[in-house]
Amino acid sequence: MIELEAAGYTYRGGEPLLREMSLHLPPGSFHFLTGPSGAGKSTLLKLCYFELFPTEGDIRILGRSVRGMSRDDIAQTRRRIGVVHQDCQFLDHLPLSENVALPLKVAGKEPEPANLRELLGWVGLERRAEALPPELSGGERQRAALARAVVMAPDLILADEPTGNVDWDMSLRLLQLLVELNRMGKTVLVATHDLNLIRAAKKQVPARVLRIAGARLQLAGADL
Ligand SMILES: Nc1ncnc2c1ncn2[C@@H]1O[C@H](COP(=O)(O)OP(=O)(O)OP(=O)(O)O)[C@@H](O)[C@H]1O
Repeated sequence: MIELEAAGYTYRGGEPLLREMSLHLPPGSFHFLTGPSGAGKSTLLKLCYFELFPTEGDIRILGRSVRGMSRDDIAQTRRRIGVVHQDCQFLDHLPLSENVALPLKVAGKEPEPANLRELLGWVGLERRAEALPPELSGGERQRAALARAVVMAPDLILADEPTGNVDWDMSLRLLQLLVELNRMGKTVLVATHDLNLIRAAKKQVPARVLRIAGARLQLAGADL
């Protein structure tokens, strides 16, 4: 699903941030990505959804090398990836239901109202469909961001600190949704600082933990 082949990334004018990262995330797997603040977790996720391109090595996503892909290829592949952004990135003037349906509209598809209602029900937001993003709580925003990430039925879900601004009960609720998606066969990669979240997940799914340290990617030990 995601293969890194000695991939690296350096922001323009900076020191190398990510170096010689090799990794294979098989379809249907659940991985966490952890590491200190500023280690490059968000950057690595951005490489996995074509927001950025590796400055060294190669990345293959859904079987396609990011090198030499046309804009159309990127757009097609991107539709099979659901992203939960760290800051949710909603359009504040549109109600929640329209924000969640936005990826469909962008792809030229008309959202099916019953499907949209079912999706909002799945994240427990059926009664908030008409609310504007600034009216939502942190936990509601995170659940809405997850609903929007899966509205296109992606094969791969990338979540950047999806429990960043919520309490522990809400973190567990969000984790439950990610676990359900994984049990449906989706490949899941979650960047998080929260080691308790990782421990809670490991009781439910055979999640593996990747850690960025000193610009390199390591597989964390079973103790985590
Ligand atoms: N567009 C950019 N241009 C230059 N440097 C950047 C850019 N985006 C991020 N960086 C730098 O790259 C480093 C890694 O940032 P990144 O957001 O990937 O880390 P992170 O591990 O996700 O951090 P956090 O846990 O705090 O979210 C940081 O030093 C950051 O300042």
